Amino acid sequence: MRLTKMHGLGNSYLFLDGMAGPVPPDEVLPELARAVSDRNFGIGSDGLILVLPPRDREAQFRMRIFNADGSEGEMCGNGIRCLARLVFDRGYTRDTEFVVETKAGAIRPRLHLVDGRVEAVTVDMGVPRLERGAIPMAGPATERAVEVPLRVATGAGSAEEFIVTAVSMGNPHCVVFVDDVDAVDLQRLGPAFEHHPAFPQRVNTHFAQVLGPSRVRVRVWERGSGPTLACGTGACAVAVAGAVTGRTGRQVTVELPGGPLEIRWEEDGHVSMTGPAAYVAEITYDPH
Ligand SMILES: N[C@@H](CCC[C@H](N)C(=O)O)C(=O)O
Repeated sequence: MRLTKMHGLGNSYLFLDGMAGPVPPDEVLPELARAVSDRNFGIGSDGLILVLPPRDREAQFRMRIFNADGSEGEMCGNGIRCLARLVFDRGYTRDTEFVVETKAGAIRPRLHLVDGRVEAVTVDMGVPRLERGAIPMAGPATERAVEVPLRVATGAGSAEEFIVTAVSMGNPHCVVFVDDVDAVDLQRLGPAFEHHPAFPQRVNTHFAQVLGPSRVRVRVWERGSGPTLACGTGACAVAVAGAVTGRTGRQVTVELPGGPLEIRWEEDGHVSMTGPAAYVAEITYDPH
């Protein structure tokens, strides 16, 4: 099986090209994702992404993303930038703007070319929804405070209360603003948030330290993949949470461990994300 390893700011995925030929059946995909993502017994990645022909007539491509634990996510911001570069480089489109069908709806990447090479990708990530944990709020995100207290079991019978903002970018995110992001015990808190009963679909969690009205530092615990160097949908969720709580403006550089993403919450309610997409390797996966 041919796989392409790519990353967006160190958030790495193995891409299976379903434009070039058939892909394995649905029932084997979770196990395939777990196997290839394994950093010791597999290739090593944060998950597996399938590049597929669209089902929807409006779209040119379809993306499916599986986390490292085999669970399927609705969307992947870093992954879709990589997918956009890959389909262009393989000649599946000559357009620099196109529509990708995802489980979070139609997503629109736009390529930035320099001398014919994809240098960066801006993605219209759609309209966020503010939520209160398991209880979605009606209507699109609005400019009002949506911070809610959340009691989180932090081990050995103890619990701590955090003030959180839950944002859906098609996939679920929980944003926690902190004074010092380096002081956060991600290994302990990440799983406690991910499996909190307030989030029956589990959740991606982002600890965010505001450095200024247009700069935020973030550490990420991803649903199904654990700590990652960056999360594109998460960076959008952080920017939305920053803006609705009055901590930031609507244009924010989100500094992740793997590097920065530029996020803008447009006046029309859509969130745009700009960042890089890089190749790592072409791989023949042949376990035996
Ligand atoms: N890394 C991604 C998000 C991948 C899916 C996520 N773990 C989920 O289950 O929702 C990104 O860049 O957005």
